[in-house]
Amino acid sequence: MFISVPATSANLGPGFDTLGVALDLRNEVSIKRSRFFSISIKGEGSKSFRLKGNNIFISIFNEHYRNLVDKKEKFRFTFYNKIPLSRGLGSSSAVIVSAIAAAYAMAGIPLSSQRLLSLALSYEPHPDNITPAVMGGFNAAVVENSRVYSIKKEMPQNLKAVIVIPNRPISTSHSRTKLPRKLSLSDAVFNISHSSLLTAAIFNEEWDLLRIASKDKLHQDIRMRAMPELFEVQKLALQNGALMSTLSGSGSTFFNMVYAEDAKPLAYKLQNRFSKFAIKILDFDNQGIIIEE
Ligand SMILES: Nc1ncnc2c1ncn2[C@@H]1O[C@H](COP(=O)(O)OP(=O)(O)O)[C@@H](O)[C@H]1O
Ligand SMILES: N[C@@H](CCOP(=O)(O)O)C(=O)O
Repeated sequence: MFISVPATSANLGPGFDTLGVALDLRNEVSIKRSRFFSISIKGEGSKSFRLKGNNIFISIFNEHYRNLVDKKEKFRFTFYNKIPLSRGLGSSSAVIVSAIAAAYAMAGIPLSSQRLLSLALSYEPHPDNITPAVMGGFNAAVVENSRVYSIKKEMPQNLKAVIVIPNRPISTSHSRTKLPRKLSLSDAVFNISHSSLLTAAIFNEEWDLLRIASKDKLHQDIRMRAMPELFEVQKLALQNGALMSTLSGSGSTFFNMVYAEDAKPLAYKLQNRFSKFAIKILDFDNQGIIIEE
């Protein structure tokens, strides 16, 4: 059995815990029944002893598989990871949704996307990464009574993401503890209005509105202050063709949306200026999770 899940960029500025988009950068895992348990990790995380010894994919998979199938079995897991860990590209969501989906697929029990999202919420209570990871495309998502309500918009081919990946990991859960517990009414209105306009602009394909619509007053600046070069990344990107330039999830990656023809010139400028950061040009992903049994 084989599962592949895309990276995701969450928040997109003002849509904290709500908006997210899938990127064509995938983690893949192959699972086979075997006489012995074994785990092999290639790509991101392959040098981490922690990922071999205490892997959240394995623990989530086992938890679900043992609930579904009443017999002890052993598996050979082979991971091909392309999503960098703790960089704001939804690596944890990719692991969570793929582990749950894999357990159901190996047990031969059908699982709807809706149910997969509900199960994933118990590990990651915000829907902005898990929804595009499962559905692909851009998603606006809300959680109510442990259920995700979402609408997807397929991203067009003429847009690309130029992502800037610093060498520094940021733990999402730690980063969330630094955010303010209270907002002023004017900041709340600012984020509601910008996030609404951003969603409408994406659905209507009015890309020139994104620069204004992607502003945020809730989390982004506070997080960027921990790594002030990110302000320069954003400024350079917006001066060189980015339609929007936002912190990806909790960072440290920066996400820039561009017209396809602007992607290479922008990537070149960013790489010249920030030689220590990895720059990637990615397509948007519209497929979401892929399961081959
Ligand atoms: N491919 C992977 N295999 C196993 N665990 C992973 C993998 N990718 C991420 N994780 C787990 O998720 C954690 C990172 O989650 P998080 O801080 O939310 O960052 P991100 O922004 O990448 O989602 C890692 O420390 C690790 O425990
Ligand atoms: N809304 C969350 C998104 C976290 O995304 P990640 O890719 O950094 O895990 C937040 O901003 O905390």
